[in-house]
Amino acid sequence: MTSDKIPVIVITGFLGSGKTTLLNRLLADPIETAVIINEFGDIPVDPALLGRQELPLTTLAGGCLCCQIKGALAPTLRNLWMAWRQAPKPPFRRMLIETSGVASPEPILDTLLRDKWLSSRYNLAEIVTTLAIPSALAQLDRFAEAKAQVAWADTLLLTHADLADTAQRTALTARLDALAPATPRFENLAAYLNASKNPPALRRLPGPAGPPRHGFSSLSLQLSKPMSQPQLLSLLRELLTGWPSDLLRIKGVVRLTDEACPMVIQAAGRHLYPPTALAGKVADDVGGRLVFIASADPAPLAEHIQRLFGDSIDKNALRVHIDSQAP
Ligand SMILES: Nc1nc2c(ncn2[C@@H]2O[C@H](COP(=O)(O)OP(=O)(O)OP(=O)(O)O)[C@@H](O)[C@H]2O)c(=O)[nH]1
Repeated sequence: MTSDKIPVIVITGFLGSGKTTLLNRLLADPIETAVIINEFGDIPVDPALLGRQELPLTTLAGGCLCCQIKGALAPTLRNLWMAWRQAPKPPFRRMLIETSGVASPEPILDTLLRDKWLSSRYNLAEIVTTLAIPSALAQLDRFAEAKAQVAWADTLLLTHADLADTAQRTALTARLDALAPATPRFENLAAYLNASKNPPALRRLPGPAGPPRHGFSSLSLQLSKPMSQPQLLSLLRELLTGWPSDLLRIKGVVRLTDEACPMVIQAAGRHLYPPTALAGKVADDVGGRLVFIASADPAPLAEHIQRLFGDSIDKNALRVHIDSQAP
């Protein structure tokens, strides 16, 4: 059975730290790969951002793999393995799991390592944690999940070096030296991809801790009609300014009146990225969709969003998801 085991790479890291970017880069390798993407928001966005679409892809949305939808991981892995066994030509030789940005990885390890059926068929090869240099230190100070992602990592991948200054680099290095002194660290994606890595031989089983306690919420919406780019960006900037520490992430795929292609919207760590075209793809909803992830009670944020967007929001598709284990 050992030679049949499918290697699993878990990609974790805080909101907006570069997990999907890494996933896309790994998918550029000519290795047949199955992908499981976990999104905290109710309306998934990441699958639309994948450069490769013709792969076994499962999206588990509306919570974290470490708590609300932990139970979904084992059956998903089982079903994929059965399909793999029954296919005339195995459709994949590697499994990549992207966790949500607010997930603690240990319950995922627990599923992969303790479930006898799964652990005899899948080999947990690596947990790679992405950390955006400009925002990682504040996230490590504030969120237990960010610390857990570092603590369980086999590899730390630093990202957003181009947006970081020397002070941010030095402070993060000192923090990681204290938190995870022995964990290999890569300064950028290219260095990570170039490194020849051996999967860790020995792996500790997580302790029997209960599900993690989060305090996150998400708000997912569909736009009922396309907006103009300046109009949308101005609304998003107003939200980022109005909620400087509670609004952790915005992402989405939207239709804009002044663009022919659907456009990808990204904001993380208060930074709003310029929208990028999702060339060759057709948005499956009229105006597109946006997901907001916050660390606070989402009601005032939802009210603010509704007020700002007015009738551009499809009210029937507005979903607020509050972490049920919030303290
Ligand atoms: N400038 C810069 N932008 C980056 C870098 N890595 C990723 N990004 C951008 O940062 C934004 C967030 O990246 P993602 O890969 O979607 O982050 P993520 O961790 O998957 O986000 P969530 O799934 O929402 O937690 C996107 O706009 C990326 O293009 C980097 O090294 N430098």
